[in-house]
Amino acid sequence: MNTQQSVEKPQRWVVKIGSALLTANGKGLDMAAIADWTAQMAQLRQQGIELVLVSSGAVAVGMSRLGWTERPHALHDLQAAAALGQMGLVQAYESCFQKFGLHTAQVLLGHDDISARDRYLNARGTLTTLLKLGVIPVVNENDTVVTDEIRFGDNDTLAALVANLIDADRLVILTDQDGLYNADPRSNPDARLVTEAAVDDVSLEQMAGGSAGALGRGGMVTKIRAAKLAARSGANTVIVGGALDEVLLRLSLQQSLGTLLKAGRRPLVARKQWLAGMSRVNGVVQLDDGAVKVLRESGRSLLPVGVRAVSGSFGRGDLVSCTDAGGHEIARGLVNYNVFDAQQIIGKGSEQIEDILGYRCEEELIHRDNLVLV
Ligand SMILES: Nc1ncnc2c1ncn2[C@@H]1O[C@H](COP(=O)(O)OP(=O)(O)O)[C@@H](O)[C@H]1O
Ligand SMILES: N[C@@H](CCC(=O)OP(=O)(O)O)C(=O)O
Repeated sequence: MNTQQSVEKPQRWVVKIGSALLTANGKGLDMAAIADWTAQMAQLRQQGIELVLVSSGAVAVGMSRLGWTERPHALHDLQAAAALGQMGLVQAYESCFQKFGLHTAQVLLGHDDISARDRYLNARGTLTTLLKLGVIPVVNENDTVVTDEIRFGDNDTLAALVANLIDADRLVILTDQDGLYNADPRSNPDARLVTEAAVDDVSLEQMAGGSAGALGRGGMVTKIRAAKLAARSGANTVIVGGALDEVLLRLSLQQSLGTLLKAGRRPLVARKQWLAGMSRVNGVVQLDDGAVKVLRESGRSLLPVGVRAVSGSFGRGDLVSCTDAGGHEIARGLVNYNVFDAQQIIGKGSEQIEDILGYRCEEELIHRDNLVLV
């Protein structure tokens, strides 16, 4: 049986393309390969799959534009190369996607943008809005101001965090090998491809040699760790050869390609568990009876109109406890407004938020995707 057929058909994918693959091992951008992937991604969009592309390669493109043949060691040199190379990357994607009538949007992020709760909500809001608009977000690390990935040459982690951020069903990591082998195939010609494994299988990291190529440098270890991170919000990961013929299209047809690392939990359940455990409770939001009923029975978002009181010292994006009038906890969730703003809008219709605060982030106090019933 084709084991990948058992995986539910994904609706939202993060596709990550590594430096080695993108730059044909350092010889400038491989435009033929980029044209091929973008053509496939355009078809996936037509099938209704929402896509976020996480693309490495800024340093490699910058090095090539500067005529540097060796990856520099000084961080500022790497950062300068990345800033320069990022222009080449986005130019390439924009021109290729344009042929299919698709717009791209550049999103530069750091890990902190995803772990800081307020920025998490902002990044999530921007990316999901871009997806609704039919745009392809092209994400890379913001190498000018952060150096998590550039130092380790590992955009795999960033791709996994993006998968968490947008509740992706699937993280596809395109790389220069056909997938994960039971030993590094560069030094072990007899190594066998692992076609499928549970993401928490402890033997996986032992298979992945630590070192990797000269351009991207994270290797397979970072890909396996990324798969574990992605699994927190229920995403399955496929590590697969980007050079395989029609690789993305065949994956969308549920063909077994590369290495499938299964998350083991359904996305919604996993995501809610992850949210509930992600930080401490910073405040309390007391609901009226109507809001309690709506949350419990129809799983809708919490609007300010259904809130009687708020307390604590929470900021936008913090975790708050939602209680009934008697103080019993009903739910927990990430709140869209800080305590001062929340105090002013509770009991009011969402259409009044802008008049009261002078701005409006979201119409909900807590969006249902960020709410867990307890
Ligand atoms: N068990 C393994 N299976 C496959 N590749 C491995 C394994 N262990 C180490 N590697 C190395 O990891 C490299 C891919 O990682 P990396 O160079 O960081 O690529 P990318 O730029 O695509 O992120 C492969 O070229 C391979 O040499
Ligand atoms: N953000 C940087 C470095 C990221 C990187 O090399 O990652 P990868 O090739 O995925 O292992 C870049 O775009 O060059």
